[in-house]
Amino acid sequence: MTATVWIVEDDEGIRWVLERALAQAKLSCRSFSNIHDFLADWLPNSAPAQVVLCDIRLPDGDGLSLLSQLKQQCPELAVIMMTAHSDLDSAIKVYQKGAFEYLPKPFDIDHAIALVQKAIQASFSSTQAVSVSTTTQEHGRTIIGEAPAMQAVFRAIGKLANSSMAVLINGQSGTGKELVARALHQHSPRATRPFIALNMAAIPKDLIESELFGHEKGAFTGAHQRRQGRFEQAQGGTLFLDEIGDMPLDVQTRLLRVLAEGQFYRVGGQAIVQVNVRIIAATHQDLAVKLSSGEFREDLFHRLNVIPLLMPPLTERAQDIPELAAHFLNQAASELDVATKRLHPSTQAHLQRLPWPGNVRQLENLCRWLTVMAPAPEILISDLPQTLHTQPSSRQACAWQLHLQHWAEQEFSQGRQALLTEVLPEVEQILLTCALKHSQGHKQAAAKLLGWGRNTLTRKLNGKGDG
Ligand SMILES: Nc1ncnc2c1ncn2[C@@H]1O[C@H](COP(=O)(O)OP(=O)(O)OP(=O)(O)O)[C@@H](O)[C@H]1O
Repeated sequence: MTATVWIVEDDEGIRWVLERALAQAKLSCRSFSNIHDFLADWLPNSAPAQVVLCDIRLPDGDGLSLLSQLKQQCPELAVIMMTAHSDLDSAIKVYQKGAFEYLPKPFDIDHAIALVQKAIQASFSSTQAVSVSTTTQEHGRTIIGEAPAMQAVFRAIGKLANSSMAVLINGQSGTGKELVARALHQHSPRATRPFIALNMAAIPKDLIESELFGHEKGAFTGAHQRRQGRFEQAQGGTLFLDEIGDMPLDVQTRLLRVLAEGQFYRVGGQAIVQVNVRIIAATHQDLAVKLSSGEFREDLFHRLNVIPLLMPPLTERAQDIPELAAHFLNQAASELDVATKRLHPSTQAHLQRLPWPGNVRQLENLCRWLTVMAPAPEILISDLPQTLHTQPSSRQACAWQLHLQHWAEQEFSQGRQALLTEVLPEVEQILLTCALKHSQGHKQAAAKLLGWGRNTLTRKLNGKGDG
């Protein structure tokens, strides 16, 4: 059983890297730089490959249209879409058009090959789900996230589109849990039905039950009339239960029963209310701890945790900070009807190194504040609130690390390999030259500046490396 992989990618470097890695993995492959050449060879043959790796932006057309065409002709074909500009919409479209997977660039080549192998298996056994949908849905609010950790979230939303499975979102406060819950709803078959959000931590414990299930007139003191609960309001749609870890045990028991039976009584009520509601729950707590201490029911946990989603803290996606900030500055400016301000590059770099305990919400609030308070269209570090002026750690905000990071990302996206092998000796050489200059050629002093022994320095000077 030999598998063939075809590649459509206009970037020669990426083609080259993929070809070599596929050959190493003993897979035969052919590659094309545009749709025209690909189709010229594809069409006369019947399904000449099991897997196609396809770029989204190609010089002579759109990879997504090619994806639709291929899936129509050959539903069991596994197509992996690659893209450098990965937003939630493209992730959703890619899956809706029936792609096997979505591979954001720059990608890890081993990961890409592992994915191809998975695709081959799926293609041979033809077990993959083929869902070709042409419906376009409301997109709602933008979710920004180029960082790999966010791409994983987009992939999950894309895969879950068209499903109504329960999802449990874990993440610190302000990481975007509710935003993601809304996106899951908007991309589900329930999109035209209500999305109702309820935060357990925000309601007094003794009112949670009636808030969820409603109550009849006179059910308790103060219940002057019948009231619909959130479950009924969410009928046919999605109920987002935020801070689920704060739900009291007796309500958990009741919730579990409602989820199992699809029906309940209002507080103080006699009539059965039938409901069909998808639950998306969220928490910033580690529910495993609550399970072992008996504060959270294990059976409910498993019922809610069908699909777990983890929202990364903002510090784990610092590369997204400039785009997020630009988005929030834009939003604040249009809300206030003033001109949009922008961050000076040094301010961007500074923000990328702050700790952000309040995550994206804290950044959003900062951008509102800056829109009002910063004196000029370009925001400098000195314009930030005093508490954000200094770095929390002893490490300084070093532009060179960010430059290095961007440079490495670029090199990788162009298919460069074994980067460290080349870069480390260069770094040593640069520092060595600086140290010698600073010590006016005094080797002992230069070695001290670098934290090396004198012998090491001499060896390096003689170009002998570590050997
Ligand atoms: N990736 C993102 N792109 C754009 N806006 C975002 C993103 N993540 C979060 N936001 C915005 O940040 C704010 C906080 O997000 P959200 O309320 O979804 O966080 P949360 O995790 O539910 O917070 P909490 O746990 O405190 O309720 C919202 O205004 C949301 O629109």
